[in-house]
Amino acid sequence: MCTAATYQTKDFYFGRTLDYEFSYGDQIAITPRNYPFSFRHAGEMNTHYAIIGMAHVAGNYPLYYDAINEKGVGMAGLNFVGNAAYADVTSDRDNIAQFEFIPWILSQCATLSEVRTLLERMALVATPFNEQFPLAQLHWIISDKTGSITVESMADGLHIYENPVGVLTNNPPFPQQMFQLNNFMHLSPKQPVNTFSDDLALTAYSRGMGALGLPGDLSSASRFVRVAFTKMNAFSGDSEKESVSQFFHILGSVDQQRGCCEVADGKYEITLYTSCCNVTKGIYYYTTYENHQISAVDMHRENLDGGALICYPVIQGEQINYQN
Ligand SMILES: C[C@H](CCC(=O)NCCS(=O)(=O)O)[C@H]1CC[C@H]2[C@@H]3CC[C@@H]4C[C@H](O)CC[C@]4(C)[C@H]3C[C@H](O)[C@]12C
Repeated sequence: MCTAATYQTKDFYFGRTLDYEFSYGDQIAITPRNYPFSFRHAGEMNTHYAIIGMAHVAGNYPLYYDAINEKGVGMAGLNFVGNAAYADVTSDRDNIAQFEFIPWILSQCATLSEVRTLLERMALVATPFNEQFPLAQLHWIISDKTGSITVESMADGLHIYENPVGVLTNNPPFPQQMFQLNNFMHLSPKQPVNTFSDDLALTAYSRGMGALGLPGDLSSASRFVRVAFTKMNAFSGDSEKESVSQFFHILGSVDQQRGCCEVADGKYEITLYTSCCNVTKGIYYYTTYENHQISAVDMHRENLDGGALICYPVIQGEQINYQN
């Protein structure tokens, strides 16, 4: 499972949790402006916007899971197993292989409105990266400070949905996730009052009862509601530290602890990493399951006019601050 969310304070933030039972081997990868992209069906692109994100780098190619560009657009791929279906190559579209989708959008779109325009003539096609990587079944959230959209390529075509809540998890398809929120419209961060019956002396005997009924389990549908409630009600100061801290707390609401989600005998899905990008400033913050200290890579500390990928390893292992 995975969860993605956006958050706006003074700056715009975008990030995700990546939940799985093993890691593909990830790095924080910066693609500078002159790294040549060679799209399988859409030609060469020798210069473009710079990108930073989490990727598996294979044969010098950044297979991004989530990333942002220098202009303020963020994008993440999340599992959409059983529902994702990719198209065949046709001559009347920009045919973009599923693994090229993040580079295709982030390399040339400065705003969400440019993304919408580009998507009008795009098809996501089933060309695999190589035999080693079977096609991942994904759907995507794409955001800038003005809003978010969800992109789902299914057997009946490419769906582009407005995403007014700015979160995404996994199955079911996005319209069902949004519809389900109707069932929780009575939840509130405020204390409830007794509307059950005037004849009963019911009281709010504990704090936090306004959200009683918010689902607590790890299913994708439950995480969608939980992170939506948390994000929509989240409140923080707008400094960088307060915003980043609050963002990790929002995604902390859907954190997966080892042992609670068994996917095979003795195999557990966990939150491998959590990311928080300051999209405005081009900074990629992250924590991992084994490292709660926030680490960061700032794209603007690199020469973004280069032509070679710049990669940083994911720092693992708890960093404990002993006080004596
Ligand atoms: C496993 C992850 C999703 C985690 C998730 O959502 N778990 C929920 C389970 S559940 O749905 O709730 O049951 C996804 C998210 C992004 C993916 C990579 C995208 C680039 C590339 C695309 C190629 O085609 C295949 C290899 C490739 C490296 C991909 C590997 C893997 O697929 C990644 C890491």
